[in-house]
Amino acid sequence: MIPELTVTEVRLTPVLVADPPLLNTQGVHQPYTPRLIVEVVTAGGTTGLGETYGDTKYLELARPLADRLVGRSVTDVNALFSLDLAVDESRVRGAVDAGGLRGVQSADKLRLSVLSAFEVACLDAQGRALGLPVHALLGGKLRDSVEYSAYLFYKWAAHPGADADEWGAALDPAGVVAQARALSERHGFSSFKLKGGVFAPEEEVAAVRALAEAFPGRPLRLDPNGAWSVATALKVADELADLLEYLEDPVLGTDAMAEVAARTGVPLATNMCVTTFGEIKEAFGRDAVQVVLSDHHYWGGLRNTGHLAAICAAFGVGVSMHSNTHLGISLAAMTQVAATVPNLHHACDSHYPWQTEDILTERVPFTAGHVTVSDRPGLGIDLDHDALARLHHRWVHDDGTFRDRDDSAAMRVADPGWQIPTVPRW
Ligand SMILES: O=C([O-])C(=O)C[C@H](O)[C@@H](O)C(=O)[O-]
Ligand SMILES: [Mg+2]
Repeated sequence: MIPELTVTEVRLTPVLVADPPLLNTQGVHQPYTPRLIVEVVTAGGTTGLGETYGDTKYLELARPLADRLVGRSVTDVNALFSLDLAVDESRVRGAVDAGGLRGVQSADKLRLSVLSAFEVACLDAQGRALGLPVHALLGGKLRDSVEYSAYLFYKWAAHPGADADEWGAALDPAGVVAQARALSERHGFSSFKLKGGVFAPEEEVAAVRALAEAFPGRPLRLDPNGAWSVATALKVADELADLLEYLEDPVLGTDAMAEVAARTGVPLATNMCVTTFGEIKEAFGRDAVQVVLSDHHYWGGLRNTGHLAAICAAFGVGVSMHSNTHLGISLAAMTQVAATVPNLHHACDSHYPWQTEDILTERVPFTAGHVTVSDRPGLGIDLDHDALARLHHRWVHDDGTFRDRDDSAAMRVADPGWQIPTVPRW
């Protein structure tokens, strides 16, 4: 073991990050969302960065993991994944939190979601110590930039009781098109994904048609997070067949996805039906999904993302990338791994344009809708310690309202009778 690469300290910093009132089928984003920042410090004085979900159940696992990492080498990543990390099953059993937008909830997925931040931090530390970018540690980049799509949301102009944000409301086709224009003017995006499952399907179909008219020929996606019945999904697929790059999780579960896939020519993408390695065999065997949205957080890191992409390639299934609210560490990590995936033929999702706050000294910029793949050591980013302290201070002083993401609770602030709708909703 190279002594300089030994982990001497792991710092865990939960933060609350400002989030706009973005609507989805479960409710609306809260004004602040929790994230966890992981810093892995080595004997040689290098610090690697990682980021993952910051809700209580992730923090509970991160603490024992951090303790067990001390004394190991940052190159010992495989061993990290074989650590016997006890997960409290009650944390995932019957869970209906915002994780419900990300498919099955299991103890293993929870464990992988925490491990991923440590894996990224260890790779960042290795890269910094060796003077190599993370993509080099993953076998080298295949492209110099990674394309992202504009992630469009129905949204309110403001959180209840707050002033309007810089984006304004988007509650109809004109609002969605205005939002798409604003995002594309700022960041140069040329493909668009609309988060659906919020309004009746006819309204969302009208919004996609309006986008097609405003941006002729551009790739468009619609994602109702499984809110539709098979019949509704087929109707929408039929109506939008000529306009959609793919339809994302129109229905819930492999059976329903397979049924829709068998009866439409529109490719089905998913970050709900296939979110673990265990779900691949059945879904691919039944041709239930044509594109998998990888996500290094819950698939268990950057190396697992590569394994997933290889399996997709073997089965002729496409690869794209899913995103939840995240900061620049995760965007840098997504970009590093995306650069190494040969069969990434779709623009990746990213919530990052919605995050006005970050904990980096410089934001990761989009240029013509792309993020340049950094060749600097590690992830190629630097932590702004003051910004981290500010967002952590907010977490410390929160009374618990925002420490666990709860889109339905946020919706109840405006609509006290709101409950997460049962699916299919339409
Ligand atoms: O299905 C998806 O693409 C997502 O789950 C992305 C996000 O979770 C999004 O729906 C959100 O945060 O409201
Ligand atoms: Mg989705």
